[in-house]
Amino acid sequence: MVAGDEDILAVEGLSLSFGGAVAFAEIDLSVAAGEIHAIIGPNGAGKSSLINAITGLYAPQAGRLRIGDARFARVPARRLAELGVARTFQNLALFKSLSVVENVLSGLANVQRAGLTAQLLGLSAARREATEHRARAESVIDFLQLGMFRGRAAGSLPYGLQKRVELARALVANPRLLLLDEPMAGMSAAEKAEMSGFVLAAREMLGTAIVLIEHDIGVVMRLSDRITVLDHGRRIATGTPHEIQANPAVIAAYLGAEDDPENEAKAA
Ligand SMILES: Nc1ncnc2c1ncn2[C@@H]1O[C@H](COP(=O)(O)OP(=O)(O)OP(=O)(O)O)[C@@H](O)[C@H]1O
Repeated sequence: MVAGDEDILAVEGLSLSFGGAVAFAEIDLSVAAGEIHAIIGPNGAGKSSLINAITGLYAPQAGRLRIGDARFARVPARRLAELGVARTFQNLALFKSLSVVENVLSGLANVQRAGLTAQLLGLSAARREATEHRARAESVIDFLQLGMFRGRAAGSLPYGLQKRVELARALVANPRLLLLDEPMAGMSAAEKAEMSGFVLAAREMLGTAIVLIEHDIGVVMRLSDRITVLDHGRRIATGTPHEIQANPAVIAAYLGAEDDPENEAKAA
């Protein structure tokens, strides 16, 4: 697979092992600006590890990544905001006792210049920045229809809404690349439909490219422009939903996972 210059993300020959155990090996992946690109595969295929490597949490042993124009062997996690990258986590990672607004504002923590600005330019600049951030947080909260919960402690909200607060926190910095690790896990069909609508709206309105890990194949087929399939740490296919659905290697990988009742349910 050849990555184009217009791609926002290009992963080339990326490999990661933990001790002797391969998490993923020789992965090529490209994501175009504004594309929704799903990564699917049975449990343990290496999906989360790949996202963790793209966001600098894990250090791959081989291969390269490009985010925009910047090339890395290991992505510096503290530069993610500057690179225009945001993510959500497989397990909720909100500040449960903080309000929805405060959680969303925390998504701007790494783009905050107030500490330095306050020293260099005086407190009024810091105040202006805080006001601007507040306005951005409120606008994302409205966009994701969280307005009536803005003052509520995040931990007191139903699970589906907490996942939406996580999405709001990731979107507030207006990323050009957003990585979503199972944003709809544990949701009802109605909640998944609602969340799918918000993911599509984020792409339409903000032009954000999205890498989506999701086990619900129906959701993946509806949302994705392209899908990459991993199995046992290897990329076995990349293509449109239509191509992936008909790919014999993909069908075999999912049938091979049938012994695991969880995978069987997820692949259905
Ligand atoms: N921090 C870690 N330390 C050791 N092994 C790890 C670590 N993270 C992942 N692995 C291993 O790497 C492999 C890939 O795991 P990973 O979580 O990336 O798969 P996945 O496709 O996201 O699975 P799932 O769908 O269950 O979330 C597994 O064998 C897993 O045990």
